[in-house]
Formats: sequence, C-alpha cells, structure tokens
Amino acid sequence: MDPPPTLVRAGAVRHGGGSASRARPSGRPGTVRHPGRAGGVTQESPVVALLRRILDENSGLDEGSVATYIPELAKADPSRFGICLVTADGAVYEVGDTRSEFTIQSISKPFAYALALDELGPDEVLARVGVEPTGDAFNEISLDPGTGMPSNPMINAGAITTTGLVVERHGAESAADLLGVFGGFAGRALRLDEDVYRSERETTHRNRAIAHLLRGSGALRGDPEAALDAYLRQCSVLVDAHDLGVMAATLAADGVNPITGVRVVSRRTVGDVLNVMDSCGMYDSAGDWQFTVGLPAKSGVAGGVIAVVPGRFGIAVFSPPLDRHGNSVRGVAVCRQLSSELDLHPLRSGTHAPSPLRSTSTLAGSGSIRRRPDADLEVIARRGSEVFVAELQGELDFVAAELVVRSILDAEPEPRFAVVDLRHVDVLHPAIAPLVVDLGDLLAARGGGLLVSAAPDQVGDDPIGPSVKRFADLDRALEWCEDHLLGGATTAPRSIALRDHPALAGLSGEAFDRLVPYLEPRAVAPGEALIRRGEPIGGLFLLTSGRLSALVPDPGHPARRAATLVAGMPVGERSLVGAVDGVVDVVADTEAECFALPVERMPRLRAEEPGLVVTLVSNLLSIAAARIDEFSGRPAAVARG
Ligand SMILES: NC(=O)CC[C@H](N)C(=O)O
Repeated sequence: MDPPPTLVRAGAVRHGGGSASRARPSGRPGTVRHPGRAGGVTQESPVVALLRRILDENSGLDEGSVATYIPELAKADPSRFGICLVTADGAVYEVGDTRSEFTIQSISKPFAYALALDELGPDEVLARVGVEPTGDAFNEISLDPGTGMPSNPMINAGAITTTGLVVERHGAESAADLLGVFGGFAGRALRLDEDVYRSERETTHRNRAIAHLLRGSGALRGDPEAALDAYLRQCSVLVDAHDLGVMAATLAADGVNPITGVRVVSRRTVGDVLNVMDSCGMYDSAGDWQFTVGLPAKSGVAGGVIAVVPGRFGIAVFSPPLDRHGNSVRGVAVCRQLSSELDLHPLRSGTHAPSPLRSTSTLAGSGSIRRRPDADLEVIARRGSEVFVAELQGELDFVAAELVVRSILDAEPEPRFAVVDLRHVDVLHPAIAPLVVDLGDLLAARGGGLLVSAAPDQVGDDPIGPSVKRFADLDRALEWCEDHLLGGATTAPRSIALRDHPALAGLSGEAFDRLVPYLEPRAVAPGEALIRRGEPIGGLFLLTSGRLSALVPDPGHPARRAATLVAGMPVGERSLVGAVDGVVDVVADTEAECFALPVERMPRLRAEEPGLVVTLVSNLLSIAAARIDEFSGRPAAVARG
C-alpha cells in the first residue's frame, strides 16, 4: 500500500530487494540518504547480505497458519516475509517484504503502555496493571488472584486496562493520541485498517468479556466498551516491518526516534517498557523465548515481531503464519538465529567488556615530558612507585571502575598517589562518582591523593571530591606528582647567565661582547605565548629562566603538551633560516626570561659576524642532536636541565 503522499519515506527505492540506508534527524520524518549507491548501482552492505541470508534460510519454514479468529486477518498472504534492522543511531537495513503493510495487533501493547506510563506516571499505572509474567495465553481471561488486577500489560487483560487508563484521561481523543504516539515511534503518520478494525469489533466476544470482567474487578473505572473500542483501534493500526524496525530502534535509543531525532517518551518509561517486554512480551512462550533469544520482544497476531537490543538496535520481522502461542513462526526463528549468530543474548553472549585499563605504570616508568636535571630524575626514579599511573579507556561503568580501584589498591608497593587519565574514556557513568570520591579520600589518608586528567566536557568544571585533583592532561598531572616528590629539593637551575647558555658555548669573551648588542632581553609572563602556531616566529630565543611548554591542538581535548622548555634551551631556531611561521604554541608556564635575536637583525649579523654565526649554528645543531638522541633512547650527549 502506498504511504501518505505528504511523507518522504526511508528506503523508498525498493520492494522485495534489500537496502541499507542511513537517515539523520532532520525536519522531515524519514528523510534518507543512500551511502551504498555508486554510479546508479546499489552496492549491498554486508549487513544487508547477512539479513538476506537469514531471510533465505528461513523462507523454507512452512509451519504455522495465519490467524483466522479475526476474519479479516485470514486474508493475509502467508508468503510475505521481511526483516528490518534499525540501529539506535539511525542506520536502516532491510530485506524482503519490509514495505507491505499489516496491522500492528499486540505489538501496540508496549507502545500504549509507554504512553500511559509517560502521562500518568508508574505509580498510577502499576496500581492498575501488574508486571508479573503469567505464562498465560495472550487472550486468557485472567486476573491476579492477589490484587484482582491484570497480571501484566502484555496480555490482553492488561493491555485493555492500560488503554482504559488512557481513555479515562483523554476520553474521545484517546484513539487519536495512541495513533499519534505510535507515529512518533515509527517516524511517520500512521492510519487504521478500517476493515480489520470492523472485523475484530464484530467478533471480539472474548475481549469484550475480559473488558467487562476488568470493570467488575475495578481495574477499569470507566466504560468498558470505550476502553475495548480504543484497544481494538490501536490493534488495527497499519505498519510495515520498516515502521516496526524504527519503533523498536526508538526503544533501543532510550525513547528518541533515531530517524526523526524526536524524543517520543522519557528514558525512564523506556526502561519500564523494556522490562515488561523482557518478562511478558511473548506470553506463554516467554520462558522459551528468554532461553533462546533473551531480548525484550513483542509479537502480534498479524505476523509482526519486534526485538530490542537496548542501546544498540531494533529488529522487526514480518511473516503471517503463527505458532500455537500466536507468535510468527518465521519471526521467532529469525530472532533465534540472529540472537545466536550475532551473540545478542545478554546472558549467553559470554563476551566480557574490554578492560578499562589501557596501560598501568608508575611514575618511575613513565614520567612527564618536563625536562629535568639528572639528579631530579634519579629522585623521581627512586620514589616513582609512590605514584600509580593508569590510562583508562572505553566505557567506565561500575564494573570497570571496580577493576580500576582494585588495581590501584592491590598495587605493590602501596602507592600514595594515583593518576587516572580519562582521555580515551568514551562514556563515564554517574554511578562511579562515589567510588572516585572515596578513592581520593583513601589515598589522602595515606598522605597522597587521586589525580584525574580529563577534558572539561568529560567531567564538567566542578571539583570532583575533596581529595581529587583535576588536570587538563596526563602530562601535567605527572609533572605535578614529580614536583611533589621533589618537594623543595629540586636541583633544577632556576636561571642561568646568558654567558652560560649552551647555544653560546665556545664563544670567546670578545665574540660574546660583539653578539650582545644584537640581543634583546625579554620577560614572558605565565600564560603568555612566545611563539604562536601559524604566526611568524619573531626570532631565536635563548631561555635563561622559567619553564615553558610547546602545545599542539588536540581536537576535543585541551591542547596537548608536546615538549617542555627550561633555562639553557633555545626556541625559534627555525627563524635563523628565514621568516617562518610557528608550528606549535610556545607558552610560559612560569615567569620566564630569555634573550631574543630578532629576525630583522639576522641579515646584518650574518654579514658582519659570519664566524660567530657558524659557532651559534653549530651549537644549536648539537643541542638539537642531543634532543634527538634523547627521543631515540640514546644517552643524551648534553646534560639535561
Ligand atoms: N496477540 C495479538 O496480537 C492479539 C491482538 C488482537 N487484537 C486481540 O486482542 O486478540
């Protein structure tokens, strides 16, 4: 059946073939782009190929028969078969008959339950419908003997009550409201199959009995016929497998439709809905489903089945012939195969989350890049095991955080400080906050503390805990620890005389005196840049005091420190070969002093003092060579400092 003309629909290119498409949130529901199409030829995604194989392998399955108790459903074409998988971020994969419409039937139940929960809140809903799996058939005439209320919202008794709650609140508008919410989940306007609605209304004696029983028990408080009518209408909403895939994906995406980007219901509601789908969604085969598939799911007697992999994707299958429980035979078979082949069963997957520890070391093994004199490096090497260093990665939930805390507390010898780097952490669960704060206190009691290096968008700007220090990057945290271990005992020369600058080594006193007029003393305040990336370098700078850092941009993070500079080092050597732009920002960390040889004075120096220039350049070369040795692991030829 053609979709309403005003709507642009995802994947409208195909029927019966296979397609992968990706739709992003935009103003129009279901607007789509086809990444796999090149030169007019549709290139099939491997995911589509996988779904097609599963479709083919199950298309010989001829058991079951189409529902006949609703006369209109008996007309269904039993050969229709489609599979649609939609990811929580909006990629759509579909094979087979994913654009043939059928009525949603009982797959409407979780979505009506979502509307009731969202509007009335869980307390009011739970007072009228339970969450106990019964193992009953979908149409069982049953009430919980303890409460007198229906056991759960996935069997008809519970679903009619859920819809009754909506009717008590919205009256005549209820059917339209339900249709609107279903459309929000599907990402397009949906409509009723009037023939199926009329056909069921005329024959629904059993549901009518249930509705009146519910009125008698007090589960329904309004007109049972009105609740029944709204329920029958909600069951008669026309969808196709693509719609159901998007609806399931919206549940997978915590209630935000991944195609339209619109939040349909709250996150909390989705959690409640998935819970009852998990325990009660497949009626009297719920246990078998749990055992073999293990995913929250819902089936309908017109042949649809949905299953949800929370946070990941939704699956929809359409095939009308049903088993004795009223579940699509091929739908169940496809979900079983997908669950087992793709390792989707949450209790069976056997996969363990990757380790949150990307690397562990101590300060003795991995110091900061701050240049320090050898005597300081010896102190750091000797006391470095007091500082445990861990680079973390991936998702930091409670389980991951427990492992990190344990590895810090089990470390030998016992560290006083722990440096935890979050640069490679993608997700931080709020649940770990108390562990972080307490770990800081525990380390503080040892005379140390916890240092966290993280970008502001990971942990915000607020203090994390009384004994937790924050740093913009790992290197700065390591540097802080080194400074702490050194205390006031550092032997680092805070400043040197210009005469002692290694760049001027070997210059005679006279030559030095002739050079001095070319130089200009310059003071740099903390935070001030001596060189800026992309801007002309002003000259050669000979550092005589203070500390500076060379910073490179790191998308998504604060600038990364690529090198540190101290008294005795040259910066801006490249300006000697002509006017060039800086490739890094060189920024002072402390008050710093240097002598500048400005670029504009260089031509005259070259012309008038060629011998002096040769000495200067060869000194700069040996300093550079020493640094290269250092980076390549060879013992430095020039003393650090
Ligand atoms: N399991 C189902 O899909 C049942 C829905 C159907 N409308 C009924 O109430 O009987």
